[in-house]
Amino acid sequence: MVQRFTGNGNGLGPYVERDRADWAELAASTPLTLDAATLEKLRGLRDPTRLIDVSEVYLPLTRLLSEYVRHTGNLYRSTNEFLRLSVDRTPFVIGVAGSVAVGKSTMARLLRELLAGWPEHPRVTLITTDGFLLPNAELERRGLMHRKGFPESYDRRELLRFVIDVKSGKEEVTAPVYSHLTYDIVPGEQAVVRRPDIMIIEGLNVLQPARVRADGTTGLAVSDFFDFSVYVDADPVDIRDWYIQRFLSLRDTAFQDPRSYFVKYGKFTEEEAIAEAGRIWDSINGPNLWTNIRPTRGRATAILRKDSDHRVKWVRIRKV
Ligand SMILES: Nc1ncnc2c1ncn2[C@@H]1O[C@H](COP(=O)(O)OP(=O)(O)O)[C@@H](O)[C@H]1O
Ligand SMILES: CC(C)(COP(=O)(O)O)[C@@H](O)C(=O)NCCC(=O)O
Repeated sequence: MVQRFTGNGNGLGPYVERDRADWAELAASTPLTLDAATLEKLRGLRDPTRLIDVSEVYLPLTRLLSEYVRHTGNLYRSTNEFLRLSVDRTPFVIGVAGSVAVGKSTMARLLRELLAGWPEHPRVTLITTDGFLLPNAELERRGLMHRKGFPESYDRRELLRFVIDVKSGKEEVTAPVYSHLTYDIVPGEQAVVRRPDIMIIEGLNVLQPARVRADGTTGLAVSDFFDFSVYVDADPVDIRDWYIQRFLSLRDTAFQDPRSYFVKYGKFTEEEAIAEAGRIWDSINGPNLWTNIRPTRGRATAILRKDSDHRVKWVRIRKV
């Protein structure tokens, strides 16, 4: 088995890296509970994830996660007992981070499905951070319409409050809802979270560290409440290409809907659409990846690195 350690050459770094074949072996005897029709429903637009990818990449990840869930649950239980708190369970929180168009949603939905299929049938909730984007009217007021997805375009205080409320066992916690179609927060709509066993929280910036306040102190960040985190990684050149290809598919589908914020792109020729998607990438999503998202990669418990064909080619786990 090829085992490469990263951080330094002597095997003592904080990470262990496994190439795909070695990673797959870790769950070689685990049966796959997901079928092709379910996978089809969970896959994002143009995401080519296949059942073999689920077996070889996701099953070992969920096996590792089951160790984390079991041991973390025991730790919370004994901590609560020691503190004489009457909390019956603390939700296990998983963060899923990575660039726009890297395939986070497919990964998060697959994780939700596989974890919910465990024999003990945990209740798994998936929340995306786009619900915590400031509404367009507020972004416009703050001059941030061209910074959508940057840390400052979110209501970070509300997102933090939400995660703390869920984690501390509040009976019912609500989150706002975002629509990709209208490109804005949906007025009056809410996602309701009721004491799940596991919550997956997916978004560009979930691994951001806490901000330093004017007085030099730091507050808390949502990632302080993660029990496990995954960073979906790929070459930025490939991600840009995936973004453009997805934009072309959206031109033929979602952008044809008269309610779409991007309805004007529905009439673009292929050449115009490629140029426009490239422009959006180069002015918003690319700079956000370099400045804010990619620098958080090393904070993840697991990094899943995709090749240009979307297949995960190696996995890096923080072992200490
Ligand atoms: N303009 C859009 N209209 C409709 N759906 C979109 C649009 N942009 C992105 N999506 C969908 O929203 C989801 C999240 O996309 P994104 O934030 O780029 O993350 P990722 O590709 O990593 O899952 C994807 O399933 C994508 O297909
Ligand atoms: C909605 C998003 C900011 C992603 O939000 P997330 O759920 O990751 O917090 C992103 O998909 C987006 O729409 N970015 C704006 C630039 C663009 O239209 O591509």
